[in-house]
Amino acid sequence: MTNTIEEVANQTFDYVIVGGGTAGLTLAARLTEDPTIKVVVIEAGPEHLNDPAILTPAPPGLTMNNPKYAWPFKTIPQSGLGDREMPMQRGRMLGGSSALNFLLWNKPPADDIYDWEKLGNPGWNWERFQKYAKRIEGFHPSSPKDQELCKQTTNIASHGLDGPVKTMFPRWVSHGEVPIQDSIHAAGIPFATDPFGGDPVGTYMGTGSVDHRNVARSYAAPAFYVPNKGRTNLTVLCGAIAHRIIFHSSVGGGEIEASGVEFEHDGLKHEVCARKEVLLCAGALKTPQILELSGIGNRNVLESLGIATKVDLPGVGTNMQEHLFCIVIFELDSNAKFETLDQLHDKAFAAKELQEYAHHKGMHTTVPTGLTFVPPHFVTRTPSEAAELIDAQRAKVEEKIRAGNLPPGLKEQWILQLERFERTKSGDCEIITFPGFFGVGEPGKKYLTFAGNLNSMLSRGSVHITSSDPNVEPEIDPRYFEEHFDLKLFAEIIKFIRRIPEHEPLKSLISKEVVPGPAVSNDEQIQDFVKKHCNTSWHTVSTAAMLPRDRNGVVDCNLRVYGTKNVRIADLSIVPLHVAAHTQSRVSR
Ligand SMILES: Cc1cc2nc3c(=O)[nH]c(=O)nc-3n(C[C@H](O)[C@H](O)[C@H](O)COP(=O)(O)OP(=O)(O)OC[C@H]3O[C@@H](n4cnc5c(N)ncnc54)[C@H](O)[C@@H]3O)c2cc1C
Repeated sequence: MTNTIEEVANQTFDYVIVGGGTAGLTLAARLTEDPTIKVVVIEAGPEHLNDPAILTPAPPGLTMNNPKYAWPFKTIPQSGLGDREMPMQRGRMLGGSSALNFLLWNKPPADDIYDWEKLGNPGWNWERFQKYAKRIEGFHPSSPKDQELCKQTTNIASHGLDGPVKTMFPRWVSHGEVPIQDSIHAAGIPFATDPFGGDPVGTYMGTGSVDHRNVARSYAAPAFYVPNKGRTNLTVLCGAIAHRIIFHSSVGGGEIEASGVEFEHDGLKHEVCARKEVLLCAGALKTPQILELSGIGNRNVLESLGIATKVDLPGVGTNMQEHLFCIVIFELDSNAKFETLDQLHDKAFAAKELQEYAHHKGMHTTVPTGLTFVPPHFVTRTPSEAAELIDAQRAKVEEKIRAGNLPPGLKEQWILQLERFERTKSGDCEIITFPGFFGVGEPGKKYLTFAGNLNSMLSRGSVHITSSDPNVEPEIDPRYFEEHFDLKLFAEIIKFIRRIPEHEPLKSLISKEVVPGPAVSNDEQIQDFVKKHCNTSWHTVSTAAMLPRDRNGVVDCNLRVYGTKNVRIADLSIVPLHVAAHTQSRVSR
């Protein structure tokens, strides 16, 4: 049981953490290792501990459209998507998005993390990232038989073995995954050698955040809260929505000092006091809202809403970066005898599988496992096509730099991104395989889904408040495909995926492509398909970026919000430049 309002309202703690999600609970566990430090976490959502809907790994995504578990955010209409609004669910419970994500656990290329250091953040390099990522991971290798059968090989030295977030290769793997990987290899992609050691380039079998002891989701609540809830210096309040940071009057040097947080609980307003610091961990879509409601942000945004500016920080809510995915689905031929998740649509089969799960076996234990990360020259028909695409974009970027109207900080990021596209060890183009129809296919048929992912987009979006009322959600505007290069590269990933079944062993196992299907053939049609059907990967970052202040930075390299003495941010808002990996393992410091 978490704590009561009486234990929090008007009480004083050393650190007040806003948001009991992936980052917030990690931080709370770390800070309270010192028994002299008193920490409170205020989380908007409920506890939901021991809930089978959260704990059962597969099929993924069942809780994300349910307001009992998720913030039902959506973007404003996106002109780059034909005015489509993109749903942007996020976890709203103890554990945050780690409680409803797709459980995929992987790591970025080392060079992507070195880019953070190059952007002006000394010490934010791969070695440090890997040290902390290993510290939180408790990897359990599979048996030698499974390693051989399912190609579940990995460099054990690149994993953490004793950390609280348990990871493992999926216990149930469709026998379709190995032929898929072999065909991807036959299409010219190498096998990745050390994907958890900073070199994910190639194709490999990935791991999930699943606890091998009960084959249940391992996420921030059981990993960081449950084992530490007996600590008398840790207080956690659920159902508490932070409105704004409260500040003392100015101190020397013009920096403002936080004294606590105003929040709402059961419809009533309260305050909690911070002796040392306020730590924002509300996620990349909500942290900017709390800053702006507190008077920290772009003066024009704040003053138009009648909010007095305490720190004029134009970077707040800008530089938003995303990952997108778009799916291609193939129908399997009747000679493909392996099982797929499509069979779970059959009620009798699903009931049998639930019984299997009670014994920690079967389809419900699985997570997406087939992963491929490559730079653009692997997905275009020839390397020179990629080079032409990148050169043309470089010329556009140079022209924009000359014109001198880019937002501060973007030039340096784009230059690094263009270098990334040409690196041999980058993972800007990703393919995830899913043994079944992602959605619902025709009854009795079996499918394979390939999700193409774009991991390094040049377009930048924003998230800003439009009201001084904390209960009005901020306006989310990712500005997808504002940079047309993103769409063109995405279309190349889709074209590559469509060519995979030209290669054995898949060639003999697939009967036809059903999504997008033969009517979508030329480049224009493929781009149009992507615009209509792409989806967020829910990996938003960088809305309060760790960058120099004159480059639209919001926090310094100690994560302290500029202009404040004692407000820090520790969620994914601070990522200065997106990386080619799913985001949960990055919330590790
Ligand atoms: C549907 C989905 C699928 C995903 N799949 C994967 C995957 O397979 N692999 C992977 O690596 N990553 C995945 N991700 C991404 C990953 O889970 C997130 O990037 C990561 O968990 C974010 O951590 P965070 O701490 O920044 O935010 P969160 O974990 O979202 O935590 C933010 C917390 O703050 C709380 N909060 C917000 N506002 C307030 C407020 N005003 N007052 C109090 N509390 C507040 C929220 O309720 C939440 O608990 C997925 C995400 C989603 C949504």
